[in-house]
Amino acid sequence: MAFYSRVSGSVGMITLQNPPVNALSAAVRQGIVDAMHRALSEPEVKSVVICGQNGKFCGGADIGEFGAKMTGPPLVPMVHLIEAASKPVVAAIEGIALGGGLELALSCHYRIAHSKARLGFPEVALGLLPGAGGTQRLPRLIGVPASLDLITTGRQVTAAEARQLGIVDEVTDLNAVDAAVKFAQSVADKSLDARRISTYPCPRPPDLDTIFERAMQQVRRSARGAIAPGTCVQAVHAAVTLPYAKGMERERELFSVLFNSGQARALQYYFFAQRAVSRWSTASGARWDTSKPRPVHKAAVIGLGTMGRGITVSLAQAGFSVVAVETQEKQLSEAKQAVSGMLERGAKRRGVPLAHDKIKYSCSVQAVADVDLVIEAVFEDMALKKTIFQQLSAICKPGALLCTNTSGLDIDELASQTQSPELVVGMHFFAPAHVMQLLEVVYGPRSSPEAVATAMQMGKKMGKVSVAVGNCRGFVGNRMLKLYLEQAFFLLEEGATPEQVDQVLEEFGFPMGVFKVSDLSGLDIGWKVRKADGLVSPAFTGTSARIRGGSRYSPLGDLLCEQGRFGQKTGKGWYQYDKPGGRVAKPDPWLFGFLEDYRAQHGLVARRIDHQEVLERCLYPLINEGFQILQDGIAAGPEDIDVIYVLGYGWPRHRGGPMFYASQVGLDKVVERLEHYQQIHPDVPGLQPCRLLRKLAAISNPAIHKWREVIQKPRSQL
Ligand SMILES: CCCCCC/C=C/CC(=O)SCCNC(=O)CCNC(=O)[C@H](O)C(C)(C)COP(=O)(O)OP(=O)(O)OC[C@H]1O[C@@H](n2cnc3c(N)ncnc32)[C@H](O)[C@@H]1OP(=O)(O)O
Repeated sequence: MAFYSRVSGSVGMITLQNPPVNALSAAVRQGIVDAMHRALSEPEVKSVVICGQNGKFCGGADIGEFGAKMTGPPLVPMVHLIEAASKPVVAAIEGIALGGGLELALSCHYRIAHSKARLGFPEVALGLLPGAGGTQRLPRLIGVPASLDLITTGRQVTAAEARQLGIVDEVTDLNAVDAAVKFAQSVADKSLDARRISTYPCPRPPDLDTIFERAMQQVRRSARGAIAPGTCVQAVHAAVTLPYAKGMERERELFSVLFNSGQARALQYYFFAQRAVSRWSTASGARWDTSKPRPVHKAAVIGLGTMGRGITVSLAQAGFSVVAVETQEKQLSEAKQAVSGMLERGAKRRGVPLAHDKIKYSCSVQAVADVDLVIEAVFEDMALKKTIFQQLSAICKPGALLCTNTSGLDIDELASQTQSPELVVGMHFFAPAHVMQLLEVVYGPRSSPEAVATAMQMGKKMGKVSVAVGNCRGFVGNRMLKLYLEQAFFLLEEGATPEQVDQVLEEFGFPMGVFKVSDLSGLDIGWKVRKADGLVSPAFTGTSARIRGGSRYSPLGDLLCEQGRFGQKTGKGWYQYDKPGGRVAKPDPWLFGFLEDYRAQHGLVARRIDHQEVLERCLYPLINEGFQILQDGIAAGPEDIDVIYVLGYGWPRHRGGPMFYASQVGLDKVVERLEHYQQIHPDVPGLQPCRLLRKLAAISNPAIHKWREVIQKPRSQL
């Protein structure tokens, strides 16, 4: 709701009251309209201030209302009522003025902001455009180039930048509401003729066409198939080319296209999914709201390879004291140099003080004796990790959390090396660890709720989105990825090329196709794991070359590694590069010949594979594995899987994540296509739709937020 009061005798005050962010729900809009009428009708009131309760002006339209039938007064007439008011209206902006909140402020005649406030139009990230006059008023106020920047990127600006751009009239370090009241009194008798932004002419820079062409090119490059950014450009174009009323009509049309699109639904689902994962629960019933994290002040990182260095940087930047351990002097000094460089670049980019003095380097694992938490980040070698966990268990102080950055090994096997298995969890970072936002927090059957809560909170402090997942081979992300990679290899065996597969996946919205990613991360990594799993051996020849454990297997990746083709680092992989370390992937004629020989050797006949098959074969088995993961209780809900895929694996956010995508495609259709491919490839178990997927498909595709009701929870293990 919105609360009306009178202050200093002559100022009508409208306070938005809708915690936590004063979103413009139906009740708030109704409250604003009622309060405005009251302020305008009271003769003693000479001016009006609009502010938000609890130091937050307004977080915009209530996103939770988007799926439901619209009730209450619409936003557009509401902002017109404010702008047309005969008494000056001043917005007192504290905390945030975002989306519809900023549109509300732009309909006021004056804006006073607190110096810590942030302003912006984040709608594009929800698949929308500012639909309450934002695309028409902002260009009239601050010009076209700055408006295009803010509206197409969703970038939020500080109060100081907003002042510089001309969005706000005054910035104060003091109480912004008090300042707005004083200001409102001072302008009570002033004419409002020059204060209604909708009446301003929109500035027309001479190079207007070039500005819009460039803006369109820019959004096409960065949007990867998302439609909102380009539509935002079109709406701003209307502000320059049409009178205000016509521009508003155009804004409404374009808004409606976006609002009804699958992309907007996906992005809004994702908005809530990313927040939902912090309310974690485990298969055994431990929960975020009943588990207390332990205090962590000092942490250690064991192993300063690429991952360990990134984790060290992340910890130091988050303000933790860090002990960084590498056994050899030479590697330690190389790591120290690399970490210093990363910290310097980070400090420069973020405008924050350097965090060098937070880190102590040591060649001795004994240096971790007094830390509260250790993150082991050595090679994916179970024997080595076991030894380290035995050492840590003996050296660390009682109560210290022992974490591993393994990307898929058994957490419980490591826990069993320690005296306190309940204090062992996985903290699976994604490379580069100081950049990537995702953290999989992996709990084993013996991890205590307190240990999970501590790792989740550590992730948050490091600026990560942490997702709690159960212990299984590959956890959530890599377990599903295995199916995706497998199908990509099979497609090559059957006649596709890496370029074809990658193109289909990039058109879908992945920043890079599967083969380009494989070249980037290094083919040797998977090869080592497969060797350790006993999947690579000269014994597999002839008819057994393409079978493991009775199922189809493609040795293509292994064969490339045997040729020394590890990807970008060796200048050759699925593609060729101009030099080792080169970045630009070019098709490699050698590979085509190699694939032809391989097919001939194994009696495979290449066929034409169309776009639909590439997409379905790569995505549906991955999705099916996601359902299996839900069925097994490894992930608590589809949101967890979707957040992992969007933040860790480049799944296009405007498609919501694999589970949301499946719900949009239709679960019955996913089942039908999997069955179709399974008939053709009966030796591929990943194509067999799992029980939960079949069950959900059979109850006519329930909305994704209903899936949890159908998922049966496994029995408690804690
Ligand atoms: C038919 C409708 C026609 C409408 C026409 C006009 C269209 C207008 C378009 C809009 O205004 S769209 C909304 C634009 N605003 C945003 O996108 C803001 C989104 N929110 C944020 O960026 C952040 O939440 C925040 C406001 C910066 C606060 O961040 P913080 O890290 O402090 O907290 P969170 O955990 O993110 O959020 C707390 C809590 O609040 C919920 N929430 C936030 N914003 C909204 C919102 N606009 N509507 C509804 N709920 C919101 C969020 O989900 C969290 O809830 P939880 O239950 O605690 O997880």
